Amino acid sequence: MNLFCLLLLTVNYKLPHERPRYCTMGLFDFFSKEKKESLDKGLEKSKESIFGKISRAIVGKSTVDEDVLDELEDILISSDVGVGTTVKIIKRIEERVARDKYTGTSELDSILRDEIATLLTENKSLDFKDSFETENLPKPYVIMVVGVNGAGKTTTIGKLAHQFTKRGKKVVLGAGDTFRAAAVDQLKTWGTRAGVVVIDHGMNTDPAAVAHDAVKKGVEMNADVVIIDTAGRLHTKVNLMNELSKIKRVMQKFLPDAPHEVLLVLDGSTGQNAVIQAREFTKATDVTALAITKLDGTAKGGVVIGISDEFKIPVKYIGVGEKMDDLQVFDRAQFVDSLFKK
Ligand SMILES: Nc1nc2c(ncn2[C@@H]2O[C@H](COP(=O)(O)OP(=O)(O)OP(=O)(O)O)[C@@H](O)[C@H]2O)c(=O)[nH]1
Repeated sequence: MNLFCLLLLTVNYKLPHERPRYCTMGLFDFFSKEKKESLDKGLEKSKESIFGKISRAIVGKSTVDEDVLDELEDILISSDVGVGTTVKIIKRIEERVARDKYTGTSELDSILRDEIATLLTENKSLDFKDSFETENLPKPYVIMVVGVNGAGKTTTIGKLAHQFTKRGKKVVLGAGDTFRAAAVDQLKTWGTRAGVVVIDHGMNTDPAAVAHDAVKKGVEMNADVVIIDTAGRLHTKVNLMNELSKIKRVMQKFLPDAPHEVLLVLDGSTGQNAVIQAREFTKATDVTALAITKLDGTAKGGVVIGISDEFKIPVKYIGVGEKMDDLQVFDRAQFVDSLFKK
């Protein structure tokens, strides 16, 4: 970032929240550098685990042969990439190696990175605009957040509220997880931190009524975004389906096209368990976007690759820490780069 941009950043307190009119490039370079550093740091454990296993697998081998590919297959599966996606990746590498029989093992890292990046970026149905920009979205844009208890739903909602308000957007939160003790209070704490309105009816009340009132408040306040928390009970698929459809039905009485987004929050540190939950929730409701949390502090970051490949639903956000700013808009190419670049 040049000195002129730095000066502007210092003198205009609004700049961190608003897109500056001048030297946009410099300022955004600065933000994306920070984002990349936090992503690199968040994925450290996953990366160490994958590269540690790859280095051990190629000891004493100079070319990528069938044995190396078999080992690589095991490594990717044990790194939570998932069987189906691993098979696709290995097939791609096999084809590449077949073209050049003497591919050196030292090139394996970069081949792996290229092939995974190509696999993920080829699927254009996973593309989406910067999810914190609301200009072209319905107003208020209603996000219903679903996921099992402890996946990081409430924290993700708090982080989202913070990211939106940082960009000058008006946000309303609905404390619809009326089942778990402390969930309402936790959401209120996040709401206060982010400086947004929180609609709550207390514990053991009807979540659909909370959703209705939050949407109503959002319309009255001319809010940009309304985010509704829900209880994460996966007791039976039918109950979950009924509960979520009721919440939708009731908010639609006030805003017929709500919710505009159903965001499923998955705990990335649970690896394949997150994949199972994604399958269950996508059967129970129309999930339109995914947020994968707790990728810091786990070696299971590979799960994001499998999920991005298996579900034709975009991973929109990833959680790489507990702080307000540790929720990132998911960038597939950048993610693969952070995970597989030595
Ligand atoms: N390290 C780390 N911790 C996270 C992240 N996201 C959430 N957490 C932590 O995960 C724990 C559970 O998060 P909650 O937001 O309470 O989970 P929840 O899904 O709302 O849980 P319920 O309210 O029970 O449904 C909290 O201690 C959070 O601080 C993340 O990206 N990284």
